[in-house]
Amino acid sequence: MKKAGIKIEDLHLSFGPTEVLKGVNLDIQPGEFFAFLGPSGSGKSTLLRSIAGFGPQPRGRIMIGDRDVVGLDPWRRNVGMVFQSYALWPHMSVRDNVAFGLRERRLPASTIGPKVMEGLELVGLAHLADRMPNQLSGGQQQRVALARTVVTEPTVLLLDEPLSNLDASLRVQMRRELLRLQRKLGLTTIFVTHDQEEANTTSDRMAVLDGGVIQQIGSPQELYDRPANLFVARFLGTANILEGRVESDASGARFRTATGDMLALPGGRNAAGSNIVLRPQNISIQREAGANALSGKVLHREFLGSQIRYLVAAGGTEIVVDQSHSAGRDWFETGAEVHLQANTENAVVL
Ligand SMILES: Nc1ncnc2c1ncn2[C@@H]1O[C@H](COP(=O)(O)OP(=O)(O)OP(=O)(O)O)[C@@H](O)[C@H]1O
Repeated sequence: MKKAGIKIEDLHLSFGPTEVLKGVNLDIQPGEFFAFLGPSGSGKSTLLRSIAGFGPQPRGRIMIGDRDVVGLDPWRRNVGMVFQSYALWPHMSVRDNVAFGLRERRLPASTIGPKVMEGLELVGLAHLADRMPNQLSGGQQQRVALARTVVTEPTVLLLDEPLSNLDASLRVQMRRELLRLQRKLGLTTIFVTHDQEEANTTSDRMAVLDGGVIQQIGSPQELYDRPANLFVARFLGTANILEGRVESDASGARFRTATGDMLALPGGRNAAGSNIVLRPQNISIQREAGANALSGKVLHREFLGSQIRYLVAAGGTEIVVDQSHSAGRDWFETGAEVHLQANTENAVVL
């Protein structure tokens, strides 16, 4: 199958007077699994649909391979799109649903038959070719929708929240299948989701959107470990954000919190900013005071099985701390005076 990269340059799109995409730039590599992640209304679907050729015409460039597709009709772009609602034809069998796009392209019947079976085999549904859509589970319907799209041999695959109609355990199974299929076909894929776990577990890289603006692009780990701003820090995982200021001198750099606690910033001499981001796993909770620790009081405690999650009032805010659980380990009661030892090795100052 042909692979194409996607390059987007300074893309603006408005619905009437409302600008929804405000200068998007993006470079997606051929064969990459790329996610658009962001809250509801951030512009993810609008951006995806503009690549497919749906919706108002944007300003800017959308290159698929070496072709600028802005202004081209959707069917001339050679993209395959799978929607949240599977949009299968209810009166057609699975086989006919998958054949639909090929018949529209006027391929000979002798080519269509084998291609349809190949597509159904790819998604593990060859044995259900003669079923009607209403005789399939949600996951099976979504697989048919995928097969129907990939048999048309698109150069890019666009997925708009394709798993959100499925229940939680099926979603996990389907996202693995989706990734396996994508790797097998090597298809450049964009996956729109508002679920960070879905984006983290599937994508090579992702773009986090807010307010029609890309906030950051990178691998899931890069975005989690090195968020570029407070929005990304908060949106990916749990972030404890303390306010204060960086102080540095010959002996090194420290972060002084609003409540006067001091946290060492190893290698942070040039850090600038008035917030420090600490992930829950980089804080440990203890009874004794110590260096690099914040004093606080336990507000709340939740038993999560492998971990105990504490909410602690400290450093002028409420801090989430995860303590790994093992039988017989000491618990801190609500109301207990505690100290939070911060591992600031990987802390991010923003
Ligand atoms: N047809 C339309 N007419 C007017 N405004 C629209 C239209 N479609 C989308 N919008 C607006 O554009 C903005 C972005 O919408 P979009 O659907 O792209 O967001 P999203 O990030 O995909 O959200 P969700 O996760 O809820 O689908 C929203 O403010 C939305 O109200």
